[in-house]
Order: sequence, then structure tokens, then C-alpha cells
Amino acid sequence: MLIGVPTEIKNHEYRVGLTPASVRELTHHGHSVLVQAGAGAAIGLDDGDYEAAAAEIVPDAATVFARADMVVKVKEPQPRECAMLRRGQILFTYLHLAPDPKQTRQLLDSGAVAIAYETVTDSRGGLPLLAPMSEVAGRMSVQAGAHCLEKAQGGRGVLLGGVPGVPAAKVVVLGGGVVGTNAARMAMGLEAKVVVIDKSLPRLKELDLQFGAKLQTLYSTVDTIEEHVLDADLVIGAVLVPGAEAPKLVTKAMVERMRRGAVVVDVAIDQGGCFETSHPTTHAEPTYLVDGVVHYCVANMPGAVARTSTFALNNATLPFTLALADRGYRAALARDPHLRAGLNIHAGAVTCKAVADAQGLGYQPAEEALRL
Ligand SMILES: NC(=O)C1=CN([C@@H]2O[C@H](COP(=O)(O)OP(=O)(O)OC[C@H]3O[C@@H](n4cnc5c(N)ncnc54)[C@H](O)[C@@H]3O)[C@@H](O)[C@H]2O)C=CC1
Ligand SMILES: CC(=O)C(=O)O
Ligand SMILES: [Mg+2]
Repeated sequence: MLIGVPTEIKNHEYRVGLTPASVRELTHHGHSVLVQAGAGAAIGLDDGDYEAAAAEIVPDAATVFARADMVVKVKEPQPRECAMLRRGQILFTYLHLAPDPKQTRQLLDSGAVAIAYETVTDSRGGLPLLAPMSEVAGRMSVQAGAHCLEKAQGGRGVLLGGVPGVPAAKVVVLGGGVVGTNAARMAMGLEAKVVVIDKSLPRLKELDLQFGAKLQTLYSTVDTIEEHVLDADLVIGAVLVPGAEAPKLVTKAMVERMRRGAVVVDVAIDQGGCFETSHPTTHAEPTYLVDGVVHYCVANMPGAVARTSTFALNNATLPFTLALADRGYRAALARDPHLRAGLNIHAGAVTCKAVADAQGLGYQPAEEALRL
């Protein structure tokens, strides 16, 4: 198969779909790989490294999209990338379609086969291709939150861990999955007072066993969320209903009553965000204020630590990229129900129920689309 890797074009996005090591693995399996010139340059993965792995360097994205059977990316395709997709071409990347009708329409019109990293599943109920970036974003959320709490950033001027004689900050984490666990771990490491709120009791039990008395775990109700958000210094939004738009757990009225200079980091923004007051921001302009509360809502947080993130992402995606290349998408998706769960759009039909429901579109099960 001919696999193509364009340079990412989202704001301050320096990750790249394939590392030279992944390219080498693919070429070792007999495939050919095109890489856009300079695709990895920002993170020290130079064209020469790709050539050493037997990739062909091509000058522009148009060449990658025109020639490749499968395009492997990181972020959702931007409008001008969607316009280059063609019928039957495989797109393997993050999509986050539920809150994005425009991209959904463009992908439907393209006729491409769009497989989303974030809805691929595993046998333990996890999301193995979302997990590595959730680890990164969860860890970063505390770093970003601590920075936003500084006065010069609009924050309350509070140090997360306090100092002897002055109390630590209160950090509330909404959702105790991969992002939430990593956020809690970092916040506890900085000696903040940390609360995790989740609606899954098994998850709360696991967190309790893992962290013991240092972490307060609470069951998610409107009451609990309101109580703990109102006196928090930092609230991290980390909930997910796979494929679907994020539930709005924190209302505008709650934000109005939060402490002035408190900070919200809405990691769930890529699925629409879990604060009513959230809207996506970029690394260039990451924050804005609502009622004196600093909002950090960057939809591609891992892009800021693009080198770490690229290697972490490739560790997880490579077996699936190889399966798609080795078998072709039909056989690969037929054989593996977990990879099949990643199929969001197939030849003009929405094949992910959560996306169809979020946008009021018709739904065709992947099994029917693939005639399994
Ligand atoms: N902004 C960014 O750059 C990035 C964003 N993300 C996003 O972060 C979000 C979280 O991802 P993961 O931690 O991997 O998901 P996960 O599936 O591991 O965890 C989500 C947790 O939310 C909980 N939850 C669902 N509804 C809830 C509710 N009503 N109240 C309380 N808890 C609830 C679930 O029980 C689960 O434990 C996703 O939207 C993901 O796409 C991930 C990586 C980067
Ligand atoms: C998951 C995601 O949105 C990201 O890594 O940018
Ligand atoms: Mg207030």
C-alpha cells in the first residue's frame, strides 16, 4: 500500500503522523511511504531520517493526498485537507466529529473512509489510540492550570502546593479516566488538595486503591459538582462519553459563582467541552476570561509537547496502521471489531452512532457498510 504523511497545519501543531521508525516498519512490511518535506522538522525528525527509513520525500500536501491510498495524520483534517480527499481513500487520524458538523459534511462528501483514532476500542473497554494523548494532556493540564493561576495570566495568584503555613490550592478533576488520572497524579505531586469526580463507581474504586488517602474521590451529581467547583482554584474538565459530545457538567451560572481568578482547563474541549462557557482556543491564544474565571480550552494540547506526543502516539497507532496497510481496510476492519469501532465515515455514510446522534444524521452500522 502507498501511505502518505502530510505536514500538520492546525495552529501550533508540530506532531507528525508517522515517525521514521514507523516508516521503517511499514517499508519493512513491503509498503511505500510518502512524507511531505519538512513534516517532522519542527521536532527534530528531519527529511534525511525519513529517507533513511526508505520514505519518499514529496514537496507538498497536494502530492501526498493525490497519490496515497491511506493518509496518516494526527489532527482532524482542516477544510483544505478535506477538499483533497477522494472516494475510497483511507484517512487514519483524530477526527472528533461529534461537535463538528462542517468537517463531518466535508468527509461525507469526499467519499473517503475515515477511521478515527479516538473511537478505536480495546478488549478492556479502553480507547487505546486516545489514551497516549490523554496521558499527555492530563499531565499538561496541571502545568497549564498552574501557569494560568499566576496573576499575570489573570489567575488568583495561588501556588498549587502552597508553602508551609499557607494552604495548598484546591484542584477539582471532572472525570477520572486517563486524562483525569494523569491530572490528579500531577496535581498530587505538586502537593495540591485534589478531588476527582466521576460517575463510574468502579473507576472511583480503582482510583481510591491506587492513590489512597491523598486523593478524595466523589460520585458525580449536580450537587457534588456545584459544591466543589465553587470553591476550587483549578477545575480540570476530563469527562468523555466515547464519540459523543461532552456533557455540560458546569453551567454558566456555576461559573458566575466561582472564585474570581479561578482557572478552568477544559481538556474535553475536543468533544465540545464540559463547561457551558468553553469554546476552543489555540496555543497562540490559549485563554480567555468569563466572569473573571480564566478558561484554557486548547483542543490540541499535546501539540505543545509534540516530540513526546509523536512518539507516544506512534507506539499506540503503529499496530493498527500496519493492519490497515497489510490487509487493506476492508479485511482489517472485518477481522478486528476494535479497529472497526474507529470507522466514523464510510463512502458517504456516518458509521459511528454517537456522531450520527450528536448531529441528527442517519446512521449506517459499520458491519452493514462493509457488508459483513
Ligand atoms: N484537548 C486536548 O488536547 C485533548 C483532549 N482529550 C480529551 O479529553 C477527554 C477525556 O479523555 P479520556 O480521559 O481519555 O477519557 P476516558 O474515557 O478515559 O475518561 C472519561 C471519564 O469521564 C467519566 N464521565 C463520563 N461522564 C461523566 C459525568 N457525567 N460525570 C463525571 N464523570 C463522567 C467516565 O466515567 C470516564 O471515567 C476526551 O474528550 C478526550 O478527547 C484527550 C487528549 C488531548
Ligand atoms: C486527542 C487530541 O485531541 C489531541 O491529541 O490533539
Ligand atoms: Mg465568584
